[in-house]
Amino acid sequence: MTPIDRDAVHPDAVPTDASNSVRPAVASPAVAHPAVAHPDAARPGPFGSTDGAPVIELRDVEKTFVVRRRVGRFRRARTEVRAVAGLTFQVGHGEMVGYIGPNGAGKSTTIKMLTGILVPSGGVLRVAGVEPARERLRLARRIGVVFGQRTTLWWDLPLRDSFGLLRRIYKIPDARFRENLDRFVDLLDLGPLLEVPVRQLSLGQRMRGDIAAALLHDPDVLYLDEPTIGLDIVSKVKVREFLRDLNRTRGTTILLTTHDLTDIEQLCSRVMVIDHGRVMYDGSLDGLHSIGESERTLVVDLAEPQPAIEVAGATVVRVDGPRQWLAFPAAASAAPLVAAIADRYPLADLSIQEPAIESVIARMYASSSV
Ligand SMILES: Nc1ncnc2c1ncn2[C@@H]1O[C@H](COP(=O)(O)OP(=O)(O)OP(=O)(O)O)[C@@H](O)[C@H]1O
Repeated sequence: MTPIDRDAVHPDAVPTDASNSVRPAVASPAVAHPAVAHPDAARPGPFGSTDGAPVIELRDVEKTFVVRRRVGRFRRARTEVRAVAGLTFQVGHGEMVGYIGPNGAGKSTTIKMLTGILVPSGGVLRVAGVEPARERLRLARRIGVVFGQRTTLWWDLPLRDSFGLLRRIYKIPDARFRENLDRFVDLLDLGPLLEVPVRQLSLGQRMRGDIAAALLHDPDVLYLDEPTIGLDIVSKVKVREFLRDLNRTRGTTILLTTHDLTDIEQLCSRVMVIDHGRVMYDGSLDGLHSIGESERTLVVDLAEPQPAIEVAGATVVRVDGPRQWLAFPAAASAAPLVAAIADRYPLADLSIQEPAIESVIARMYASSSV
């Protein structure tokens, strides 16, 4: 998914209405920051709306881009791309929702509308009681955004200075800033990195810095765009643990776009599949797996080569020396399977491979029940 940044505006894009439908991002960092006082004192409630009201609300939201392409030497053809085609959904206070779909499905366009960078061509969209495109700066105080593939930190500054700049931009009260910083430094292991310029950080270190930066001003809603892409296992685990803790302790609402189904499995009780700019599925990950009858794979390393493992609920699909691959229904729990195998075979190691999101969605389409 393409991050929101200076390049967010497609070079071919022409606004579909005359009123500046593409709002350019402000200077670095890429996400708009408010130039007004930190709102803690003035906030009516955690989400500025009555209890039980959705934090994110879309009704029949559309986004159409007009693209002009060169045809031959002199002619230009005008085509319309309907990136989002009538999206309707709500996200409640404190939910963690996975927002997935194939390339070009409209995920990035949705997030850009939710941050106010793009103006919808039609429909109603509200985040934390605010209409994003109309009140982008007001909204910026209520949301945090993290992009896996692009940093919103200042490239040449040490992490500590980036955080300090954000404190000034958001006018975060000193005590709150220190409290948040201490907590994030501790939970995300940022201590040794604070004096290091962002450009010298590894991807995993930079991602942890970006997550802390997005949360210093206590946003109610966090958008995460591929937060674990390219990270090693240890960093992935740390990031997921942190997000779980954030959601549990602060009730932060999280909308997560990812191609890693393990992110969804470990973080989100709800998943939305979007394709052709529409919601194709909205429910649990297990429900999605069972519609498409998708499979996970248990990779078992035995202490020594053995004939194919025989166990109820799984089928060996490949054997290579002491390693065996067993397919089992993705909606089933792996625990009894692992226990049954461990009981009868000498195990050296095992891991679980999730199906690719694309294959889950393909199976969903193939199923006649959708
Ligand atoms: N600025 C733009 N101008 C013209 N077309 C655009 C623009 N931005 C996106 N599109 C088109 O809108 C459709 C949805 O794109 P979008 O980036 O929202 O998809 P996505 O689900 O985020 O995909 P990916 O995971 O590949 O980033 C695609 O057909 C894309 O080419």
